[in-house]
Amino acid sequence: MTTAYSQIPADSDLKEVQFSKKSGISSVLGMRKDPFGFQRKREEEFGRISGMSAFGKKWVVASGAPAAEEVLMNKKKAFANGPAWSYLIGPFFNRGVMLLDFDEHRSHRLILQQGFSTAALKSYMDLMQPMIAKRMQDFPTGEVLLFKEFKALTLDVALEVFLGLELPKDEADRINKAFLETVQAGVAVIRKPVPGTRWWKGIRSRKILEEFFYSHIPAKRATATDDLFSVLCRAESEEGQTFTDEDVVNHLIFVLMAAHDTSTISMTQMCYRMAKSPEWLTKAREESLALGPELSYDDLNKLPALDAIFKESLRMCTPVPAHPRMAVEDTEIQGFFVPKGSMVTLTALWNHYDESVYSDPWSFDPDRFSKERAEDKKHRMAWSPFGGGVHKCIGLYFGQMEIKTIMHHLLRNYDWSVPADYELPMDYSSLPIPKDGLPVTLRRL
Ligand code: HEM
Repeated sequence: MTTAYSQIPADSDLKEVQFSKKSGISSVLGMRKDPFGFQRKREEEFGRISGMSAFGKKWVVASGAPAAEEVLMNKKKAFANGPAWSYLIGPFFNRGVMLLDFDEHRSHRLILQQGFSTAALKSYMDLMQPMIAKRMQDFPTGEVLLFKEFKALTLDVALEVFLGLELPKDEADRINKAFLETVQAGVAVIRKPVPGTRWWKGIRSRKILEEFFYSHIPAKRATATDDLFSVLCRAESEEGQTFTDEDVVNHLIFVLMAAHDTSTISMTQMCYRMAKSPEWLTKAREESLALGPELSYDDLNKLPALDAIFKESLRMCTPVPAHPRMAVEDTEIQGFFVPKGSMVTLTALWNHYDESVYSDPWSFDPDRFSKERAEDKKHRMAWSPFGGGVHKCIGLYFGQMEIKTIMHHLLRNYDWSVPADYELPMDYSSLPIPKDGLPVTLRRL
């Protein structure tokens, strides 16, 4: 059952978006259960640009690489991040760079960029390499929930590389807890601060994080160190702009969140795919063994099999499955009229299964990224796990550096497997995570 999403202006030759009359709850439950089947059915019924209710709002759902390009490149400046992302995660990640728009976003991003320059990345690599090497030596063996282990490891890396603080255990636990509660709040079902709920805990924890970061700012401003916290206290754009204390705190909290689950999900997917296709695990291990234990920044591009596994794993399960925006003026997507005020979302997860782009998209085939086949180059947005346009992930090189360093140590020192008939059960209620934590049998080599 459909209805028109909105009235088209009389003088317009744009097409009308068809809007599904399904209730928001039934759409959200359908998406969570099977996002692929849900979107396929919608496209068969309404086409690639369609309307639906979800999370208490009406949304224009735009699927396919051309629509993604139009919205993300945003040539007419018709789409804004802030009002859309704030609706979902605003109270917890207030004034993070992804929630800013246009000139304000540009000026903040230029300063933030100083924390992600090649020189900065190299110094993070120096901080992270020995720490990861040591932690991987003590990695548990036997029946291991990989997702859980990766989460703990990446959180420790974040504390060291982003914050550069040596905290007593109690304090580290308190901050870890506050951070996890802040992250979890974004996907709360009850979206009001009812005591005891995720939303309420998220707001309480955001306050704890703010107080914690503010208390360390004077010391961070006084002495330069290599961590992101210190870099942001000193960062200056070419135009001479710097961050206030408030900016530093807002950006740090956002970056911690943006880096954490995305990297953990990527590594979990890579390990799962390698366990299911052990020939790729062997190829990646041979590369890592050839390089020696310590991975340098320049070694990162000497791991072609691992790189292809990374790309294919992120194609098959992209950690950020949708990109929400709001239309800030009457506009269009692929010739469909989209009125001012519309919430819009791109179907990033589904776009990576487009049969007109990828051959046999449901099979794990890292060779599709080879120079000869280059399926991902068929369209600018054919492979877009990091988004595109001005909000493209600022941490994409940092993320790959951390993920490849951890994988390098895992491959050199351990083997892992899953039963032949095992299929990873996924929870798609927010970012896609494994319902069972990915249990593997891990043994030391
Ligand atoms: C494999 C890991 C990662 C994936 C798949 C990923 C994905 C994304 C995506 C899709 C966006 C854009 C969202 C949108 O336009 O609506 C984004 C933005 C962002 N990411 Fe990542 N990310 C990853 C790792 C990281 C890491 C490690 C960091 C920081 C160290 C980071 C920091 C950010 C920031 C700050 C933004 C906002 C940029 C802006 O709005 O200008 N990400 N990420």
